[in-house]
Order: sequence, then structure tokens, then C-alpha cells
Amino acid sequence: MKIAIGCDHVGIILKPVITEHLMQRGITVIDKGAHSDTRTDYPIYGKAVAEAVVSGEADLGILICGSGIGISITANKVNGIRAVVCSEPYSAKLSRSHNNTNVLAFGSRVIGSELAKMIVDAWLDSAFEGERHQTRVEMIADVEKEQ
Ligand SMILES: O=C(CO)[C@H](O)[C@H](O)COP(=O)(O)O
Repeated sequence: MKIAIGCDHVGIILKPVITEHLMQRGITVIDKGAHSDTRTDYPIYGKAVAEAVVSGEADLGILICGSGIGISITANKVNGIRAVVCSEPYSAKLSRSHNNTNVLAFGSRVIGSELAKMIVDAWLDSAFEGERHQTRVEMIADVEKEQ
């Protein structure tokens, strides 16, 4: 399993913690930056991680900014991305089982490192259920194609 990770200058607080946590799970982490707390722009990293996922370079993506909002909005602009921003594990789990999300985002100004790890684990330990949910995910893709 390969996961691309990206953050802005605010999310950089949590990126090393989450990277270490993923590596402890045996996951290969592809770091798309940022690499310092110098002020930068979250769309750069949202786009980079999203493109890594749709190209197949990574299986999944994780994004961190201050709120998780801007960076997830950016990722969702890339065709084929279903990004979710979560502040608790239940939504993370459901986002996989019902919506087959391929990018998880959260905000380092919203949650701390322990909750972030719980959210990551809930997301990774859940599986897409398919069936009626597959139909709906295909309907999302149809909306993309109509644009
Ligand atoms: O959460 C974010 C986007 O959704 C950003 O991390 C946030 O907007 C950065 O703000 P600032 O430049 O004031 O540190």
C-alpha cells in the first residue's frame, strides 16, 4: 500500500506524526510537501496528492491544512478524486464504506495528533461495501463527466 501525503505550512505540524504512523502500519509514504512551516498555498499540495492518486503513483492520499477544507476542496477538483475532510473517526469510516473516498483530509487547527491517528486508522480499516453504494459513486463520476 502506498499513500501520498501533503500539507501546507499549518498542516506541517501533523505530517511527521501521520507519516510515522503510516510507516508503522507498513505503508509506503510518498511525501508531496510542504517541507517547512514557511507560509505557502494549500492548492499546490492538494493538487499534487490528488494527481498522485489518479495516476496510480499512490493508492490513497492524505492531506492536512489548517482546517482540512481548502486542501480537500482542491483535491476534489481533480477528476476521479473523492476527498473527505473529517474531524472524527465515524465519518472517516463511512466515507470509505459508502463513498469509497480515496483522499482523507483533516485540519491541524481542528484536531490533535491522537485524534488524527484514530481518524486515519478508521479510514484505512474500513472497506468499500459496493452494491447500492457503487451505483451512487458511479453517479458522482457521471456528474464529473457532465461538467
Ligand atoms: O486551512 C487552510 C485552508 O482551508 C489553510 O491552512 C489556512 O487558510 C492558512 O491560513 P494562513 O495563511 O492564515 O496561515
